[in-house]
Amino acid sequence: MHIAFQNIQKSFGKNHVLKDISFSIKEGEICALLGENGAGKSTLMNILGGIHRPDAGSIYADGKEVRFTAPEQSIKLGISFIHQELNLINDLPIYENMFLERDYTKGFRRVPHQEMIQETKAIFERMQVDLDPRTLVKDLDSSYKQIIEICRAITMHASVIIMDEPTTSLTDSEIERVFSMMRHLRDQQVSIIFISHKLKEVIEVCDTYTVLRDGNLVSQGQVSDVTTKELARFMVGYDVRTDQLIQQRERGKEILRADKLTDAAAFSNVSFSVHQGEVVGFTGLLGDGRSELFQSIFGAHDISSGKLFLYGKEIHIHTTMDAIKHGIAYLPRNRKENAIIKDMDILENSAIASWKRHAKWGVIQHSIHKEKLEVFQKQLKIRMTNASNNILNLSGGNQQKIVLAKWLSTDPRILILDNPTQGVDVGAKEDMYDIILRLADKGVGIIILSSEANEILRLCNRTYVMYHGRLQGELKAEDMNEQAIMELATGGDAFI
Ligand SMILES: Nc1ncnc2c1ncn2[C@@H]1O[C@H](COP(=O)(O)OP(=O)(O)OP(=O)(O)O)[C@@H](O)[C@H]1O
Repeated sequence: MHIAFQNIQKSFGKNHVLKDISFSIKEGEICALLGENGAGKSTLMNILGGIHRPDAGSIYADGKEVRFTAPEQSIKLGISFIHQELNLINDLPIYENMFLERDYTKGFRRVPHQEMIQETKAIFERMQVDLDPRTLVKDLDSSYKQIIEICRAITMHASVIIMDEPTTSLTDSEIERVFSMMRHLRDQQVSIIFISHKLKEVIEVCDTYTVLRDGNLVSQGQVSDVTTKELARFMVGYDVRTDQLIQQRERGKEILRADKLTDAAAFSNVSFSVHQGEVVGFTGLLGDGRSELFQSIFGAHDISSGKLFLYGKEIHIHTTMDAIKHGIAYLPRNRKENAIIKDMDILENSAIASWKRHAKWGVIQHSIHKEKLEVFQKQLKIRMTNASNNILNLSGGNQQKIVLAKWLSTDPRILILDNPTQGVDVGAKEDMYDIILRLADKGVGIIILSSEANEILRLCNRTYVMYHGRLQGELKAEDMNEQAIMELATGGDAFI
């Protein structure tokens, strides 16, 4: 389907988000929609998806003007939206989630479970997804959830698919699988709008690009004519650095040491240490157990055996509050489910982890938290109008920055960052890296969990590579490269 936007405008209160946007996507084209956090990409796509209505301007589908007043109308026309924040029902099995937006009842309202299971199996086979359709969604890792959303869009035979950062929590092999699906869909004349901050991926899979900045369309063209560096400049308006950031510091005292940590299901026999001023990576492929390991260290789950030491003294963490008291902060990987509190405003979300710390006579000191948020807003360039607005009014990348602010305001001794730059634009990523390095300078021990090799290679003094819940190897900065990491991550000869 050929989609054209003409002179689209949209404001939220005084926030003029889309100023006058006109561009089109051809049938069978993969178009990258790019821009800084808060540039208006999701808002524009929410208009196409029937979630928001434009204040002015029109949308044309195959030359005919369409005006959506509800998402169902957009879906009915063949537009499928895979949101940044996944929309699956955790308590339903995969196969029922696959049919959520369709009327799957048959005569006498019979629900054809077996047929749904078979259809789900068939699409999984095509996509090489190794999952039982009867598995409950709540038992899946977030990257599998993302894959299910993509499979769902495919089963709906959409002619336009909007993918809002579909690869944020996927590993390289899964990303490749998604890309080959996208190419396959393109061959079948499906149009795809691909929103991403990962510019290498844009170059790899997209045909055209459109860049928004401050609500205006600032650049568009063929991807084959540009480099990632140029795209980054179009997005933020200046050249974004790409150099190595590793800083050699004197290794301080050991802060955290894990000795043979084991949890029957997710990880076993994991021993490691982190010293003051170190930036230590943990990487691997899906199912490597790194998130589960650090969730357990942070007190979200019990550890069945092994010991944990803080400054040489054994500690016992049973709850996340215990972990916070010990100066451990953990930014989790799945923002929507584990990091933001949707019923709270921006200020509350940024402060909740340090409420207790600053409370006087048990009363929350909002003024202190407000001041802190103002500092972080400047440092992290958080785009927001009012701290008392609901967190969901922020763009995805800006929500992520609030989550980081929340943990920074606890003044941690150990800062664990799980996929910290998910949804964060190229410029803001560098701001985050600067903050991480400054904290390391001050003696904080930083642990970065990431499947982005480039993030590990640019930032970490050393990295541990995990494979099926075990530490497969440790690489020092001078030995780190993508190949060495990949070898260990796929089960290559262990050394630790
Ligand atoms: N429902 C809403 N109510 C009020 N403001 C909103 C709402 N949705 C978005 N905004 C504002 O609109 C602006 C654009 O947000 P949008 O989500 O479109 O950005 P984006 O380009 O998708 O960013 P990101 O890369 O971070 O996802 C932001 O300033 C955001 O705060």
